[in-house]
Amino acid sequence: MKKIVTAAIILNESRVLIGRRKPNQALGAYWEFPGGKVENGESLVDCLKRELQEELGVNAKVSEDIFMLVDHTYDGGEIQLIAMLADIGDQQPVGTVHDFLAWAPIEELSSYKLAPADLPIAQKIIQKFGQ
Ligand SMILES: Nc1nc2c([nH]c(=O)n2[C@H]2C[C@H](O)[C@@H](COP(=O)(O)OP(=O)(O)OP(=O)(O)O)O2)c(=O)[nH]1
Repeated sequence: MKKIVTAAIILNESRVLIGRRKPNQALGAYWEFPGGKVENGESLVDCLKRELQEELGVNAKVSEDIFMLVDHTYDGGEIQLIAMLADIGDQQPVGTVHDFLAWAPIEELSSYKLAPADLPIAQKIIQKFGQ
């Protein structure tokens, strides 16, 4: 069954927050946007707020609007990745699941090894928020 996955676009001036998946995981050492799988009965916004609390220790405001929806098939199965803007104000994220967090300059987003499903999202971020 297709997994529904939420992903947060957290901007700070001209940077965007990304996390590196641990090398021993599926898609190991790929960078991604913080987020994760929707649980039974959960709304997209509630899912992303929960994931950001769990993964970064922040209380985020998540936009109701979908920034971009990407259907992608990996060897392990199909996902529908749903990216939404999120605002964490001046809270400092502290990573609990990624081995690194980075505030990537938007212009340099393409130089990170991003999870394949994230590539169209990164392109849209660069178009919309890049210089
Ligand atoms: N959180 C997040 N996941 C992403 C992104 N891009 C992308 O392909 N994914 C994939 C990786 C995982 O297969 C899935 C998210 O699952 P998860 O983060 O909740 O948990 P997981 O790695 O344990 O997933 P899994 O092994 O059960 O598939 O979506 C992204 O930008 N953010």
